[in-house]
Amino acid sequence: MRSEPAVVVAGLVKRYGDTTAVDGLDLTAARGAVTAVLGPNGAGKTTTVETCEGFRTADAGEVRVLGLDPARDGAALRPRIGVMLQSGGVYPTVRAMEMLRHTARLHAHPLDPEELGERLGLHACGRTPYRRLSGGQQQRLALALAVVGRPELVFLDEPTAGLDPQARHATWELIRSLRAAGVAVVLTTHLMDEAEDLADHVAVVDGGRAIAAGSPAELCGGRDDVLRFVGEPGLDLASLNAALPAGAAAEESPAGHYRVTGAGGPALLAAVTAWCAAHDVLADRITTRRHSLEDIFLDLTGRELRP
Ligand SMILES: Nc1ncnc2c1ncn2[C@@H]1O[C@H](COP(=O)(O)OP(=O)(O)OP(=O)(O)O)[C@@H](O)[C@H]1O
Repeated sequence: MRSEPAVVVAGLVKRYGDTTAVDGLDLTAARGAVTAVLGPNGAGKTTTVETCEGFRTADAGEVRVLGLDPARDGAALRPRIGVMLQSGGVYPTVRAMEMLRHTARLHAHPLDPEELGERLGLHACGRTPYRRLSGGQQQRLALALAVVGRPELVFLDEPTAGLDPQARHATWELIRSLRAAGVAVVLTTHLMDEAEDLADHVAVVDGGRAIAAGSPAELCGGRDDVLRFVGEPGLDLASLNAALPAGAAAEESPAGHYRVTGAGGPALLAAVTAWCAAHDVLADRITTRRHSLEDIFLDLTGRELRP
């Protein structure tokens, strides 16, 4: 049915020996939308995506991709989905554009490989064998290979990791144009600004479960304002806190970077700048904004490094 979501994952469990990589995860990705799956290292994102792609089988739970079961209906599904892997999948000696043209020919209604190669800057290295391409060039080729067959759904695992700013922008533009053409895009990323700018829907995964989901605005909304500034490390926070409106609080993390949260908007800003003036503190780079997706992510998943 065209109206059902592109991906529905319900109660997915996947174990590797004693490790439970995915532990009852739920995820929905709509058609014609970009869904970003976020989570700390080892959260279970890649395992979940690989199960949706049909590369892994679930130990429990249900996975439906374009209405099909990827473990059972792989042959029917493969021509309809595009997969960008973090590495590999290309013969080391094949030339970049040859591989793209060849892959295009395997599909019934491919995108024009020349235009796509142009768009992702692959022509300049088009005659270079895969193994001699730089990491970023291999990444761009992997993206081109994932989308050249005009899939209905594309899975992109950290599509912009390690790309230079130009290639990152080209990738974002391509993802936006895929969405405009009605393609469902499911991507994993560690770049919170990428998810905030690009995604219609965000799922935050931690410990093998989805711990939050919604649009970036839904996830970031309904929270207090955040004011940030940079100053000398070790300012007297007790004194600053005493000067703030009721309910507001200041913290320093990392050293010299101050974050003041609380309702109050202009009154909060006035209180902070008045305190700075009274204490001869030159606050640098003052910004006021609502919580960013990164704030929400760190609130949800904690600030400690993952093993
Ligand atoms: N093939 C495997 N064999 C054994 N354990 C694995 C395997 N693949 C993943 N794991 C483990 O499963 C857990 C989830 O890994 P996964 O790669 O799905 O996380 P991730 O969220 O994609 O992480 P990252 O952000 O680092 O890519 C981790 O504890 C990882 O060590």
